[in-house]
Parts: sequence; structure tokens; C-alpha cells
Amino acid sequence: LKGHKISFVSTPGNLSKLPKIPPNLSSHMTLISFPLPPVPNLPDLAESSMDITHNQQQPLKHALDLLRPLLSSFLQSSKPDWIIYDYASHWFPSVAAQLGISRAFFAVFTAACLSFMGSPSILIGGGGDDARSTAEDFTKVPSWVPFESNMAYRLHEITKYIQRTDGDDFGPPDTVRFGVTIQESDVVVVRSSAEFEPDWFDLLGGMYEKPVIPIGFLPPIPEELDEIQDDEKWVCVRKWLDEQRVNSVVYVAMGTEAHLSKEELGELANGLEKSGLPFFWVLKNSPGTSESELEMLPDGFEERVKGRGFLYLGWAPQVSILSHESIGGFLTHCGWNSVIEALGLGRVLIMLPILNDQGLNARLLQNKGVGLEIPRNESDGWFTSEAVAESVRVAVVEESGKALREMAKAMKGCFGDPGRNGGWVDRFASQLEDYRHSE
Ligand SMILES: O=c1ccn([C@@H]2O[C@H](COP(=O)(O)OP(=O)(O)O[C@H]3O[C@H](CO)[C@@H](O)[C@H](O)[C@H]3O)[C@@H](O)[C@H]2O)c(=O)[nH]1
Repeated sequence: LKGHKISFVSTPGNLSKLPKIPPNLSSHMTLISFPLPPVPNLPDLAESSMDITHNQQQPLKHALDLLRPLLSSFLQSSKPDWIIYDYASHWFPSVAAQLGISRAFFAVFTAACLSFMGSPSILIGGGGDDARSTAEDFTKVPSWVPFESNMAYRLHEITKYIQRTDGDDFGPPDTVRFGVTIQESDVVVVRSSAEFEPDWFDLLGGMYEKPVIPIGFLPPIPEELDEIQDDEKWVCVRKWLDEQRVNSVVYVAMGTEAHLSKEELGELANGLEKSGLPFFWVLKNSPGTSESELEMLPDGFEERVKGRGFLYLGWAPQVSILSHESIGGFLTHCGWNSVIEALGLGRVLIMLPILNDQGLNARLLQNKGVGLEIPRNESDGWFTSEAVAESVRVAVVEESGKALREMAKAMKGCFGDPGRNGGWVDRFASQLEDYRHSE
């Protein structure tokens, strides 16, 4: 608590999912709700990327664009010193600039991923010889990376991403939203630390030609976990976890946006079965399909793994599960929140990146030696159940994975330490003072 007054602006459904504001902060923080206007191709009540399919993402951003007049009047009347925003509302910084308000883009991606994406001019559409248009272009390490690196997508990770979808005519593509947001901001704040990615932070500062501020990893707050201690679902999950051996369970979860096909779910299921290890698998209801992931699993699977595999459909208490001593490794899509939560607890990673930044995160983390990627076909992303079983066993139990486990454990200090991460937040707060526009 540094005495700042904060207005947190979002939509009603998203605000309702936030944890309770602790009493000592409640007088400093106000939640401001703006419902999204209806737009074609966006289901009613859809407010976040997890409520919709991959090809409804652009209509969601279009609905956000339509909030511009309301949010502009809100800024005008509240006149904050700083406004902090994500990339989707790329028009926000220029509105704020006209009102003399200082502007920070808060990037929930690694410095390595942002560096790979490129400078604002490349993102907006210039870039000359460096311009990228085909999927293959994204499988090469960019020419502006001056050091030895393998930071590039695999073909299957990028193909879906650059496909045009029906909603694309509603507004600019994400690359333009990113480029404009970065260009029009006074500073860029990155949820990572300069100790973890020193080279990438150096590169990014030069590329953006403006201050790039690491805010640390913002690890989960232990007091928030206490809120669920009596929750009925958690009591049942904890009972099962308590019965397992220490460091033996593979936690399997793919975040909120990544969806596997029925065939991929089947292969993953067979791989977990073949690994012989206990596992806890979080499955989702997929927007746009009538079948849940649980219903898509191979016939008889649930029966065959009964007792050894816990299949959980719905929103799981991920951080509490990862914190349990029975967890031996995390089979993850490499969403940055999941990675931070896992490494903050020293859990080794078994990586199956699907979309967005996930492939780049997997490259970075494999290079750091904190986990291993499940081998896949480069072009269509296919993986076999044998590859799943082998990767899981190496990461969690085999002697050959010992160094990975030790390296992941060592990351606790960097990702999870409250003092160290609090230091990054303190530096961020004082930099906001330094870079604030003078009246
Ligand atoms: O049943 C669930 C499912 C998710 N979570 C939490 O939800 C978050 C999921 O975040 P993440 O692991 O980053 O996955 P996505 O939601 O898929 O993340 C999107 O956003 C990330 C950046 O914020 C990107 O790195 C990803 O690629 C992008 O898909 C984590 O905090 C999880 O603990 C739960 O608690 N329970």
C-alpha cells in the first residue's frame, strides 16, 4: 500500500470474478463497471476471451472499441495522474494524451515475447525487409535479435494465429493494436524481472525507445488462498491430494483459451495413462461446442484410471492445487500466469504450448532448463501418447530429469519470493513518479 488511489475499470462479469478487496485497501480502490454494448457475432454476456471461441475474439475487441466515448468521458471527469491499460484498447493512450494524463501499457507477456513481436513500426505495418506476412516468417529468429537465440514459433503454433476469421473486418488486427499501444505510451510495464530475462529487457528498451519497466512476477498472494479453505470442492480435492505421495502427482491444466481437439485430448489421455503416474486433470466446457472436454475423452478412460487420475470439470483452485506437496510436475500450455504460479512454487514444467505467446514461453523456459517440451510434429503439432508418457516420466520421476527438477525448484526465489517481487513493485511505483507528466 503506497497511498495511491486506484480506479479499476472493467465489465460487470469480469469484476464479479475478482477476489474480495482486502479491508485495508478498500478505501483506496474503486471498481468501475462498464457493460459492453451488443455487437454482431458476439454471444450475449460474453465479456472475456474465455467466454468465446478463437474466431470470436475480434468482435469482443470491437465491442470494447465502442466503449471509447464512455471511457473518454470517464477519464475527463476523473483526471487520474496515470492510466494503465492492456493492448486491446489501443485508442486509450491517445485519448489520455489529449487530457495530459500519463500513460503506461501493462504487458502480460515476457520481454522475450515482446522482443520477438518487434518494434511499433514493424507491428503497425512498416518494417521494410523485416516485415513478416507468412506463417513461415514467424518460424525464424528475427533479424533484430543481436544474440544467439532460438526464439521463434513452430509452424503449428502460428498457423491458427494468422488465419483470417470472420470477425476480422470489425477492427484492426492485434499486431496493430499492440504497435499503436506501445507507440503512444509513455512507458511500457512488463510482468517479468530483469534478473530472469536480462538480454531481452536490454533489447526491448532499445527497440521501443522509451522506458521499459519490469514490475516483477506479481506472484499470487497467500492470504487469497485462505479464502477457499472451507470451499466444498477444495475439501474434496485436498482429500484426494492428501492421499497421494509427496512430489508424485502430475497436475494437467491448459488455462482458459487453449482448446485441444478430440483426437489430441485422446492422445493426451492415453499418454497420462501410459505414464503410470497419478494425475489431476482440469477439463473445460468449450465455448461453441455442446460437448465438454470430459465427454470428449476416450471410451472407458475414466474407469481405467479411477483412483489414479482425478478428472475435474470446471474452474479449479489452481494455485491451491499447485501448492500441495503431492504435486510433482505441471503439464501446461505455458500461459504466462500458470508459469508464474508453477515456478513460484518450484514445480517442474512439461510443456504443450498451443497458441498466443505460449510457444515462445516454452522456448524461453526450455532454455532456462526448468522443464521440457513434449515432442511434436512441427507442421501440424501432432504428438503421440508415447511422447506424453516419456516427457512426463522424465520430468517427474526419472533420474535423467533431476537437473530439470532442481532448476525449477531454484526458480522459487525469483518467481515466488514476496520480498524480491515487492522490490520490483516498489521500483515501478517510484518510476511512475519519475516519469509522470508535469502539469
Ligand atoms: O480452472 C482454472 C483455470 C484457470 N485458472 C487460473 O487462470 C489463469 C490462467 O492463465 P494462463 O495460464 O496464463 O492461461 P490463459 O488464461 O490461457 O492465458 C492467456 O493470457 C496469458 C497472459 O496473461 C497468455 O500467456 C496466454 O497465452 C493466454 O492464452 C491462471 O492464473 C490459473 O491459475 C484457475 O485458477 N482455474
